[in-house]
Amino acid sequence: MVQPLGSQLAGSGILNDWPQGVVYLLAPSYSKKLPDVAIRSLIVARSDLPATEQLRKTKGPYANTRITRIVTPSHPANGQYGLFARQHLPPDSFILPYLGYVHDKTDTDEQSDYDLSLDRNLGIGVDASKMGNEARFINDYRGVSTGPNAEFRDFFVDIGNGKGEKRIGVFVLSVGKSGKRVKGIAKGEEILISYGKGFWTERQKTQE
Ligand SMILES: C[S@@+](CC[C@H](N)C(=O)[O-])C[C@H]1O[C@@H](n2cnc3c(N)ncnc32)[C@H](O)[C@@H]1O
Repeated sequence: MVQPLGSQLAGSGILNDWPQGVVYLLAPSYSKKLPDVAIRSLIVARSDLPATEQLRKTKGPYANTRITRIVTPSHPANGQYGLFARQHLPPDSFILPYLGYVHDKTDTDEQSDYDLSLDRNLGIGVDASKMGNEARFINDYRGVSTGPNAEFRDFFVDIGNGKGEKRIGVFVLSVGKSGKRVKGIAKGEEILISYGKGFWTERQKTQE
């Protein structure tokens, strides 16, 4: 039997600590329930995109990052995992895509802490709770640092045949007006984003 990619790579130095039972993805996994209108909004002809829109090629596993178990008692996610930079990541640079199960509102796991919105109008989300890539381990900056050093941005992947596929990407924050983020993310630093206040208020509600 062929082992899933996550198990093959776990312990290989590439994807150490990949959890058993979570499928490692190299491309998004589309729900069979996604209507055509949703697929058409995600997979588009190059000619229908603005000329300024860059089509990227991506290739996992992402050797620029490292999944690491957190063993710092003061870290609010101590005992869980986080994603760290394996090399210097310059401001504004693309780090990796956020991959997972692409679904709509009819097929949502309300309990998931790994579900990101890809298209609000069509209610499309990307849920990395059961399948995903390294990006599912990115923690929120709250309680860890004074602010995030990365953010989610939509981008398009070149899938051939003159087509682009809309995905969520993780990018290093830009330098900013004050220039304070000029260094980007240093080698060994934890990659941190803002989940938004909504994530934590929702979480509080479900815990009450
Ligand atoms: C998308 S996962 C991040 C990866 C997670 N640490 C893991 O090992 O799978 C989101 C979960 O990580 C934890 N988490 C992330 N950022 C946190 C923070 N700043 N404070 C407390 N918990 C955090 C929470 O349990 C949250 O539900």
